[in-house]
Order: sequence, then C-alpha cells, then structure tokens
Amino acid sequence: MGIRGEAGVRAPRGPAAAVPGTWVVSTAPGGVPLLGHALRLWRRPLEFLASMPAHGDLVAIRLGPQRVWLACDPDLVQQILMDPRTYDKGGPLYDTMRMVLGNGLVTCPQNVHRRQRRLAQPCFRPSRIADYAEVMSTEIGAAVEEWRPGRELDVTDAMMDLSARVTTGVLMSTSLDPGLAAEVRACLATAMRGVLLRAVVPLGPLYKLPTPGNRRFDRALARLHHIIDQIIAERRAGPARHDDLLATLLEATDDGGTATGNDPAPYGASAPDHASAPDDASAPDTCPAAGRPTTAPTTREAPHAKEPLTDQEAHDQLMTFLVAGIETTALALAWTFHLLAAHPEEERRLHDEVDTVLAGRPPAPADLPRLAHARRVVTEALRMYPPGWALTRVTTTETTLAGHRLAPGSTVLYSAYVLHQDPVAFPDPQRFDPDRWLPERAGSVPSGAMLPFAAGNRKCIGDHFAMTEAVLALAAIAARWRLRPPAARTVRPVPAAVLSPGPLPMVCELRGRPDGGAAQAVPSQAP
Ligand code: HEM
Repeated sequence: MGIRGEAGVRAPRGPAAAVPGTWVVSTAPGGVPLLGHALRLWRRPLEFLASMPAHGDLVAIRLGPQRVWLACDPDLVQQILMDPRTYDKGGPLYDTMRMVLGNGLVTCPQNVHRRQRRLAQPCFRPSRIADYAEVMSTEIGAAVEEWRPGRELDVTDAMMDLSARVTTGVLMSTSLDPGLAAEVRACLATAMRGVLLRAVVPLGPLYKLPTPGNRRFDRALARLHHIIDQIIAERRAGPARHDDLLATLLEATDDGGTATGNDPAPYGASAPDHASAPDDASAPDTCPAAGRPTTAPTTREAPHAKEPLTDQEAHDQLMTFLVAGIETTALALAWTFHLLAAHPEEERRLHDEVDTVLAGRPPAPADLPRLAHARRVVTEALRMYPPGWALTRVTTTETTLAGHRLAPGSTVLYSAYVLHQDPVAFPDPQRFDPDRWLPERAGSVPSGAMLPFAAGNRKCIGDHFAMTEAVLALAAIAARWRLRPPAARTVRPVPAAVLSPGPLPMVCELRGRPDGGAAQAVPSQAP
C-alpha cells in the first residue's frame, strides 16, 4: 500500500493508552506523477479523505508539487488546535476569505486574534444569546409564514433565507429597514458564492477580468462594504441607543482579562448534549502560548489592547459574523431536514416532543431547555454532515507532529467529517442516531472526536448562537410542517468550502391534514 511507517511516541489516549504506542506516518497510496493525489481529491474529496485513516495517523497527500499533511487521529487534531501559535490559520481558503473578511476573527492571524476575540466575546455571552433568541423566533416565524401547503421548496435555499434573516436581524436589527435587509441578504448570497468559487477554483488574475460574473461579485461586495460602513458611521455619530449585536460590539472594550473564547471543553465529556461547550467568558485561555508578546508581523498593526474596535475592525467583524454565521447554520438545518425525511421514525419522535412542549404554538426561547430531542437531532446532523468539513493550518515554525518533523510553512489539514466517521468513537457511524447524544451515551464519546465547531482558542464563537437558532427553527417548522421530497433521490454531499446537500427539493405538508397538500411525496433515501 505504499505505507512508510515512522515511529513517534503516541500520546496517551484513554485508559488503554497507559502503554504508549507509536504513530503511523505515511504517504497516501495511489499518487500519480506530477499531479500526485490532486485528481482523486478533486473528484471525490470525502471518499478520498475518509479512506486515509486506514493508512496512518498522519498521512501525506501530494497536490502537484505541494504536500499537505492530513491528521487522522483526534489526538493529533487536538495538538494542532491547541497550539495556534505553531499551527496558524493559512491556506487558499483563508487567503480568499480574507478578501471579504479582512482581519476578522475567522481569518486573522494568531498575533491579533487575542484582542479580537476578547472584544467580540461580549456579543456571544449567554445573556446576550437569550436576548437574541427573541429576535430569532420573530425572524423564523416571518420566514416560515410564507410557506404554503403543497408548495415545493428548495430546502437548502429556504434555510439560507431563514438563517440570513435571523443573522442580519440579530446583528443589526435596529439599523435595517426591510428593503435594506433584503438587499444585504442578496449581496451576501452573491459574495459568498464568489468567495467559494475563488477558493475552490483558484484562477487568480482571471477573476479580475470584466466578465458578468466577476462584475456581479465586485458590485455585491462593494455594496456590502458600503452598507456596513454607513451603518457603523451612523451608529458612531448618532445618540440613539441600540440593542443588537452590533451595539454590543461597538461598545466593547478590552479589559485585559484572560478570556479569549468559549470554553473548549471536550465533546463527550462535560458539554450538555454535545452540541456546544459552555460559553464561559471567564474560562481560562486555552492557547498554550497566550500571554506571550505578539511578534509575528500582521497585515495591520493592532491598536492598543484596551481600545475599543476601530471602524475597520468593527467592519471586518460584522462581515465575518454574517459570512460565518449564515451558511453554516443554514446547511446544518438543511441536512437535518434531509435526515428526518429519510428517517420517519426519528421524525415522529421529534413531532412528539414539539407537540408536547409547544402544544401547537410557535417556540419561545423559554422552551429551549425542554426541546432536548430537537437539540440531539441537530447535533447528530452536525456529526454526520459537519458544515466545516475540512480546515487547514500552516506551521509558523519547525515542529514535530506524530514524531514527524514538519518544516515551517507546512500545511496541515484535518477533517471533522473524517473524525466523525470513526467507528470507535461512533459505533455504526453511517447511522442517523440522535440518541447517541443522550447524556448517558454521550459521555463515552472520546474527547476531540466530535468537532463541528472546532476546538481551542479558534473554536467557533457562534456555537451557542447557532444551536439556539437551529433548535428554534427546527421546532417552529416541525410544529407545523412536514417536509417531503417529491421523488426518491439520493442526496450526495457537495464538499465545497462548506459541506452542502446541494439543492434539496421538498414539498411542504401541513401537519395534521390527511393529505398535507403533498399526496405524491415519497420518503427520501439516506445517502
Ligand atoms: C452550525 C453552525 C456553525 C458551524 C458548524 C460553525 C463552525 C465553525 C468552525 C468549524 C469554526 C473554526 C474555523 C476555523 O478553524 O477556521 C468556526 C469559527 C468561527 N465561527 Fe462558526 N460555525 C457556525 C455558526 C456560527 C455563527 C452563527 C457565527 C456568528 C454569528 C459564527 C462565527 C464564527 C467565528 C467568528 C469564528 C472564528 C472564531 C475565532 O477564530 O476566534 N459561527 N465556526
């Protein structure tokens, strides 16, 4: 199989690892001259990556002249994520995203991250999420209000629309009239499609040509930047009080505390329902290097640590929240409805819960603790189809991983999709089984095996926001609607920057009506 075994001392893993083992470092088999594994990765990325753990814990994949290291073992992934100074953000996806997001939280290098995260953290405190949940419920209600029995929806599009309403509503509700909000959503959709294309098909200068597609992308981006600049300028100038996420962001000052983010408590250990770890703004900084003076150069000098965000920083952060928050949550919901349509028994259990808890009314934030099964359904969808399915880091210095020396500038890759398929952590991993996340079973999921929101100090800051939105949306829709595919079809994941089901046509059936308005609908097939 072309495996080049290399011995390193394996980190202790669970009780069995009291005896240290060795890591297996290898090169992926089947590379061809010049291209290496590029064609296989391009054609069937999920299958290709999912086959790699059979070849080693750390596997070299050749993409033309470049080599990328895939970390297949959860312990190696933890080492990478817990040492962000050595493994910094980098690679083509981040480089392209930086065009739109500037130095926002997702794309900023490690040396400015600490300040950015501290200033953004107040926006994601549990008390704020509770306030946002009211806005979320209203926006979800408005989005679903437009559905009609018997109507065929592209559920992926419908969830994008819903999530865009929720996110723009929460972020800057008090600055957007409905016309402007719709324009922001349309520009975002064009900009996000453009970023994706540029990240996946890096044609460099060709994107500067005045083609209709490039012009649309440039216009949408320019308009978005303009609208956001205007909103920030109005907020800074005006005496009016606002109560949305942007207001919290603009008021935040860095008090020099130790918090950099949500507590990265391991999945499988202490986090309730394993959907997201507790958001604790006073949690200790988990970056091993935190507190070191910043030395690496950055694209922009960070202002003094205690100063509030500059206009440019606030701009980048707002764009980041819009881009990072909308598509990810929308796809988590789209996958959830796909899985429920393919598993009528699980759908029935969900309906039982929402009928008991809601008794026919729309969900309110106070219902969230009682929608435990809905939360498990979303968590299981995130396990099977994590939107952030593959992420890269670039080494800033020489280091050793799995006993193997990595030169500075090496690209390492990890895939939540691959980790979530591990049969040891998740028996029968292809099975949609929300009960995995019952407290009595979830405790046996090894630390680091479940990473839909990543881990360490670059862990998703919006995890609670996303889970709150997803559970409220799922309950609101399940209370009234059943979504049925109009014809049997196999849905294959589309692994672009985020993992999408692609178009997902489904017919809206009104629950409780014998015909539901969609008599011909048939159950979908799980992939
Ligand atoms: C189901 C929905 C979501 C998923 C699966 C998800 C997943 C992730 C993942 C995997 C990362 C790490 C990215 C990396 O290492 O490059 C991340 C980071 C981030 N996410 Fe999310 N996310 C979701 C929703 C949201 C929402 C709703 C927001 C904000 C409104 C958000 C804002 C961010 C930000 C700002 C970061 C960067 C954090 C940092 O580096 O400090 N995400 N997310």
